[in-house]
Amino acid sequence: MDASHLTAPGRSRSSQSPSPSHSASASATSSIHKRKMASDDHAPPFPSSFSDTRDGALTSNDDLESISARGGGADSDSEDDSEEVGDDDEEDYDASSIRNFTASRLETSVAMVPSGRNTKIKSDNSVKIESSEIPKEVGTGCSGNVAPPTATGSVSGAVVKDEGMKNIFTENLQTSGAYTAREESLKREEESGRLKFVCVSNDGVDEHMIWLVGLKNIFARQLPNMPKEYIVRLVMDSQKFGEIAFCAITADEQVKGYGTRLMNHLKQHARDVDGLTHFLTYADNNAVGYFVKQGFTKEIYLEKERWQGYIKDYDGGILMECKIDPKLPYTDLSTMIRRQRQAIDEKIRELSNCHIVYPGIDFQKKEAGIPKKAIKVEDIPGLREAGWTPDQYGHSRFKTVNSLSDQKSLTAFMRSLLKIMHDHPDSWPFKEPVDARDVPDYYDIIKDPIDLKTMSKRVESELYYVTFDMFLADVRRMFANARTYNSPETIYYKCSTRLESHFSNKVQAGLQSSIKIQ
Ligand SMILES: CC(=O)SCCNC(=O)CCNC(=O)[C@H](O)C(C)(C)COP(=O)(O)OP(=O)(O)OC[C@H]1O[C@@H](n2cnc3c(N)ncnc32)[C@H](O)[C@@H]1OP(=O)(O)O
Repeated sequence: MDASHLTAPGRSRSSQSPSPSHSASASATSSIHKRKMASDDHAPPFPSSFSDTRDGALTSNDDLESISARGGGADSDSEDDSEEVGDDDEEDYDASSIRNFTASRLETSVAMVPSGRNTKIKSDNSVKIESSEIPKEVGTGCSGNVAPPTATGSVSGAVVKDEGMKNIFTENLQTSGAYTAREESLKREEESGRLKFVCVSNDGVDEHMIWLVGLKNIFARQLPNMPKEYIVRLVMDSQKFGEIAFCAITADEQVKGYGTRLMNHLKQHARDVDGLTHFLTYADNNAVGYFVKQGFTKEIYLEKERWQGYIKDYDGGILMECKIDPKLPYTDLSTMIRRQRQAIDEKIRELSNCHIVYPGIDFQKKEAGIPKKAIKVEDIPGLREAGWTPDQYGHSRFKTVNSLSDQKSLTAFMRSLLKIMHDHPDSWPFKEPVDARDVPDYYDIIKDPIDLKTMSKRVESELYYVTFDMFLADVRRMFANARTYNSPETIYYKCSTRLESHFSNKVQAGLQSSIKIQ
């Protein structure tokens, strides 16, 4: 059995009573069936006269059922009437069983099954139990995965086995309350070695298998509404995956990282203590994002045979999977990440100076966005240090293919293009900036206005358009603005389309003939 297999029907899919909510503000829990716990003094955890000489582990349901059937009437119906403890005790048992369960899940994550007093187990490539004296053992269970302590000798429906114990017990009853008396006598049983709590998993050890079969019998008897196959699957589980049935952080502490921390602890524990390799969860639709950030995917890579039937379908969520990394230090990921960043940073520093931050440049502008003072590219702090060389000056694709490589030619080319536009009959809407008094909402809609006059100022300053691309960007924006503000049927829209087409032709021609415009 894989005890930290955090499974069992959860939320609305439970076929039994709903699981209890945890009082801890941050809790990732297995879903726990809240069940009535009854001591069953007629159902030993494993058959009293069971003898099985077959090799290997008992894992199939058939095997288990046949063992049950041969189990000396351990689960026989005729004994039903006397098996329940009184109602008064049930709630107390119930609550404690849940606490036991939770503690087991979170701390030990292994099942507890009884050690058989007076039961000798021989294991010589076969499984055999010889029971010289059949104890009336009390099978108690609270979950398909982890069983709380099972006692030998019983209180409140359990049977006192030997005289010594009887005396201790009755003595205590007189001097202490029933609860204390019970606890004390059981504690003494433990101390004397007659009562033992052990954690067992389906690890292939014959003895453990026998105990698990007994445990399964108790669950099947005491939880009649649970499908037997389901109990067998969970008790005998060795599927090495865990189902996260519930995961929640108290409302005012959410999105502060607790959910991630909780998940990391869970992963580490599941891997290192329980040997799990995967988690599955039916994530609520609104929590899918969280699970994605924890490494869960909607694609299920785990082989179907390993999980199908081991978790119950749940309509209100999406099945997600997380592969638990075999090496990651989940509870100390931050240190690992910090070290990795440091290593990468050091490597980058070896290769480049990009970590050096230079002071910015004073770039004040006057009218039309023209800079007050021309700044030489080579004077920009850090540029040369970053590997720039003067022959890389200007990145305009036009500069490299024609004679626009010096500012004078560039200015001449731009000036001639402006004149071409200015002289065109469709240029009238673009000659001056739009007057807000004529078009009150224009500047609400057009956030980056431009016009031929402003462009002319920029060209003549010889400080603004240091590349032809910058000039082109202004022209394109001028036409785009006209088509943004005006609808297609307007004269402004049509003017912009016609003038832009004329401009494009002239640019192409000008570039091809190397500034021989008109
Ligand atoms: C199987 C199930 O139980 S499904 C149901 C899951 N539980 C719930 O929906 C109950 C309500 N929600 C919660 O209890 C919590 O918000 C949890 C458990 C979902 C997450 O715990 P938190 O402590 O809030 O998560 P944490 O702060 O570690 O967040 C980790 C990341 O996930 C994100 N995240 C957290 N909750 C959600 C969400 N519901 N949807 C999308 N992203 C989320 C965070 O923004 C954060 O992103 P970041 O790393 O980019 O900053």
